Amino acid sequence: MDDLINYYSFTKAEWKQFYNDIDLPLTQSELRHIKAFNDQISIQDVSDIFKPLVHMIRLQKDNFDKWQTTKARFLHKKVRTVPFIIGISGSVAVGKSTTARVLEELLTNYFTGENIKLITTDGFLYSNAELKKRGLADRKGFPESYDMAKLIEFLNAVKAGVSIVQSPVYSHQTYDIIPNRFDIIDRPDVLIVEGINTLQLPSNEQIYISDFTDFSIYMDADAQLIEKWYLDRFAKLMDTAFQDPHNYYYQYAIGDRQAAFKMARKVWETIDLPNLKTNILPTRSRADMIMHKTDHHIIDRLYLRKY
Ligand SMILES: Nc1ncnc2c1ncn2[C@@H]1O[C@H](COP(=O)(O)OP(=O)(O)OP(=O)(O)O)[C@@H](O)[C@H]1O
Ligand SMILES: CC(C)(CO)[C@@H](O)C(=O)NCCC(=O)O
Repeated sequence: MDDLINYYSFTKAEWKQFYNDIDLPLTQSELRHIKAFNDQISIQDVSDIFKPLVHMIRLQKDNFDKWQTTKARFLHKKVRTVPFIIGISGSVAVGKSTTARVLEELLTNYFTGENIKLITTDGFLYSNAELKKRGLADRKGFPESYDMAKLIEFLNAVKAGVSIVQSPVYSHQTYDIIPNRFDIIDRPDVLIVEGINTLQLPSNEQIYISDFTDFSIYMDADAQLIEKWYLDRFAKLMDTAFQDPHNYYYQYAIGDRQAAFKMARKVWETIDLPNLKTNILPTRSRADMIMHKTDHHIIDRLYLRKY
């Protein structure tokens, strides 16, 4: 990693120095919200990593807004707010959605009066029926399992300032797209887009997802550690969400525990790990920032693109 010539590399101790002059306290309500969706998360990490990050994104967004205004005036176009889009990428189970929610929470609090929205690209997966038809039932998460054209159309509409844009919804409960259910995105100031494919290049498109993102983060960790997190999460879900008779994994939750874990390990080894190696990890060097995590999800190193 250190051989990437176009990145600055920082330890956490170095990174947190960049914003230690002005205090940005975490409010009690922020702490409560963060702990409510993940009680394992290190609040020290949130403070050390995310305070400088939020400040840096503020500076970048201010520049972005100024340039959008200057460009509109130059082109004799109406000045309008153009949404700033943040992409978060990385392996299945590396912690993208947790990071995205922390960022959403902090931006909502510190970008006063601005509308911050979060979506996941899971909603742009083809339905299970369609995946089956295409022979992709065991390739969920691979580039070809997403309707990339639809995702790009969505991002283009959001950027263009369309007032009501629909983002389809995926359910981990049913393990499928929920028919006719959408999140409504209505001209946000910041849109966070979280998903394994946010840095990927669709093979049959002229345009890339990254053409629409203004800042991108890749969550990085050793594959063996991610497998552990995948299985830890599976264990937790076996005792909670999977206990619901409507859950896709209900039969496993009430059946033999060893058989369930054997199945989960197989899914990791035959789907998510190959996808990480072939399609996700190769996109790491396109990110503006790489966050490297170690044991217990602690972020130990950050890489920031120089140019
Ligand atoms: N900072 C953190 N501290 C403690 N646990 C974490 C942290 N980040 C993620 N986790 C845990 O790791 C597991 C994976 O995290 P998460 O669900 O956010 O990953 P993801 O990359 O969004 O996964 P997927 O692609 O499957 O949606 C979860 O059990 C989550 O609770
Ligand atoms: C929906 C995705 C692709 C990404 O979040 C992932 O969670 C997934 O379902 N992967 C397929 C294999 C598995 O069940 O882990």
